[in-house]
Amino acid sequence: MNILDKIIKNKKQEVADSKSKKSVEQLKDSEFFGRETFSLKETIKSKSGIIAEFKRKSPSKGIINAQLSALEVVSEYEKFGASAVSVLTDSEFFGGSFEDVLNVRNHINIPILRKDFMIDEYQFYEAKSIGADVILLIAACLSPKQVSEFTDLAHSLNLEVLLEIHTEEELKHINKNIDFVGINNRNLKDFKVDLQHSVDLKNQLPEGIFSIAESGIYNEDDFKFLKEKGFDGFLMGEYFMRGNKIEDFIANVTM
Ligand SMILES: O=C(O)c1ccccc1NCC(=O)[C@H](O)[C@H](O)COP(=O)(O)O
Repeated sequence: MNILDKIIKNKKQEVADSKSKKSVEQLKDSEFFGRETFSLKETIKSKSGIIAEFKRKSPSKGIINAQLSALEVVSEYEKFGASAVSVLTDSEFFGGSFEDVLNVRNHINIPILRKDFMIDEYQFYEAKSIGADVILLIAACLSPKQVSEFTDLAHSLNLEVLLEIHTEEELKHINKNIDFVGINNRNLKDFKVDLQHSVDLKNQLPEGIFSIAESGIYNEDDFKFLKEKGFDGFLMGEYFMRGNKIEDFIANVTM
């Protein structure tokens, strides 16, 4: 079984457990459910374009940084110009939690991407109830029909949608309602990173759609290369979670 299959198997069980503990109606009663959301479509252009991620570990890298507080990290991200923050809510494989999102929601005024593996409508109500603004759909885990239906559901909850693709085949998952297409530089089967592969795929995207380069951006040159190739946004986790300062990074890439 590959890593994505393992994650999805675990996620199905997790969602079933959550549903048995809290109904959608209860999620709708939460403090954040009715709040006005922040739009990444607005901040992607007005700020650095960086979606800076908080994650403690990952399947490809193991433990990255288990000590840091989500609030301290994302506050830095916001202060120094991130367009949005991405917060992992998967606990088993990434060491994240809903608490990480809940603890930061009232302290930052930029969009929060709930980073998880969305496979069930219930998770969209969950995302809304913890104060997320954007959700991720991963083409490798979903059919084009599911992507389309989940996009409509997300929009009905005022959540924006980032669709992640990695192969030419997955271009078929794009529909006209998607807000952003993320191209993962990392192959989730063997974890190899290939920026040129993403650029080649980007050239096949529909005209005018926001494009986000995801994963494996390890230095200023990687960022500058992808920006020069026309990407609008950049999802970066490990680089910042290992202690590299977003302040210095942004200063260097905008010089
Ligand atoms: O990164 C992994 O090991 C991974 C494995 C299986 C599914 C998803 C995975 N990563 C999720 C991500 O999207 C990254 O956390 C994100 O793009 C940031 O990547 P990086 O800057 O390389 O930390």
